[in-house]
Amino acid sequence: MTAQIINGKAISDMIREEVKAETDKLRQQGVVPGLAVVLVGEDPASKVYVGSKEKACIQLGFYSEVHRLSADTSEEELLALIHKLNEQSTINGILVQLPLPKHINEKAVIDAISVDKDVDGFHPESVGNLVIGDDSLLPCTPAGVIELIKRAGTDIAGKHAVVIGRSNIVGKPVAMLLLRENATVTICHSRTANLKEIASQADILVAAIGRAKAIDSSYVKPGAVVIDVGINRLPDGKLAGDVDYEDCLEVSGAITPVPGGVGPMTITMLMSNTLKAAKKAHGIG
Ligand SMILES: Nc1nc(=O)c2c([nH]1)NC[C@@H]1CN(c3ccc(C(=O)N[C@@H](CCC(=O)O)C(=O)O)cc3)C=[N+]21
Repeated sequence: MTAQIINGKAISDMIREEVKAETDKLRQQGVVPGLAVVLVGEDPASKVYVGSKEKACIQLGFYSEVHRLSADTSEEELLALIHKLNEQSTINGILVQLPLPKHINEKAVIDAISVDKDVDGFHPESVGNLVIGDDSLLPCTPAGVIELIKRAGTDIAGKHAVVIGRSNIVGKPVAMLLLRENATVTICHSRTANLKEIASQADILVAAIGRAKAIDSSYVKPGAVVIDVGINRLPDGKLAGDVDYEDCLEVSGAITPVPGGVGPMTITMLMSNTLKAAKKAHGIG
C-alpha cells in the first residue's frame, strides 16, 4: 500500500480561487478586504513568510500594508501602531509576525489587537470562542489542518485523533477543532509516557513537535491519515517536517509532504479570515 499524498499546494490554490471569486464580488459592492502585516526585526524566515503573505494579497486583490519595523522598536511604539490599525477602516485584519524580539511582551501585543481584526486567532477572546464553539476567526494553521483532512476525503467524526504538541498556536487549537468535528482526541507532548504506543492507535495523527523527522513509521497505524505541521531547516538547507515522510509513505493511508502540505494552507486561511472579517465589518452575510 502506498499513501495518498495530500497536496496542500493544490488544495490551497483551489481555496484561493474561491476566496478570489468572493473578493471580486465584494469589490462590486465597494468593499476591498485589507490586511496589515507587522514585522519587527530582521529574522530571515519571517521575512520570507511576510513576502508570501504580501504576494497572496496582491494575487487576490486585497489591500495590503506591510509595516517593517527595526529590531529595536519599543513595545510602546508597536502598541501605538496596533491601536492605529485597530481604528483604520481600510484594514480588516492585523497580523503581527511572531516571534517578536525578546524585549517585547508578546502577550501584551496579541491582547491589543481588536478581536474583530484578529485574523491569526491568537487573542484570548478568539481562543475562548473557539473552545465554546462560538463563531470566531480560527487560527490559520489549525484551520488549514482541518481543511486538508476534510478535502482529502476523510470523515473526522468518531475517529481517534492524536495530536503531538500542545502549543497555543498549533497543538491546543488543532485538538479543539478536531473535537468540534467529533473526533476522540488525545493530546501528547514532550512529557508523554508511551508516546509511540498512543500515536500508533491514531486514525488521524497530527505532528506539531518542532523536531525534524521525529515521527517514523513505527508511530503510525497502517492506513492512518498523517498531517505534518513541522517546518524544520536541515543543515543542508532543505526543509523537513516533523514526520519522516519517506519512512511513513508506505504505512500511511494519506500523508502531507513538507514543503507543499500544511504551509501553503496557513497563508490561504489567513486570506480567508481577512475576507471573513471584511464581510463582517460591512455587515455582509
Ligand atoms: N503571527 C504569526 N502568524 C503566523 O501564521 C506565523 C507566524 N506569526 N510566524 C511564523 C509562522 C510560520 N508560518 C508559515 C506560513 C507559511 C508557510 C509556507 O507557505 N510554507 C511553504 C513553503 C516553505 C518554504 O519554502 O520556506 C510550504 O510548507 O510548502 C510556512 C510557515 C506562519 N507563521
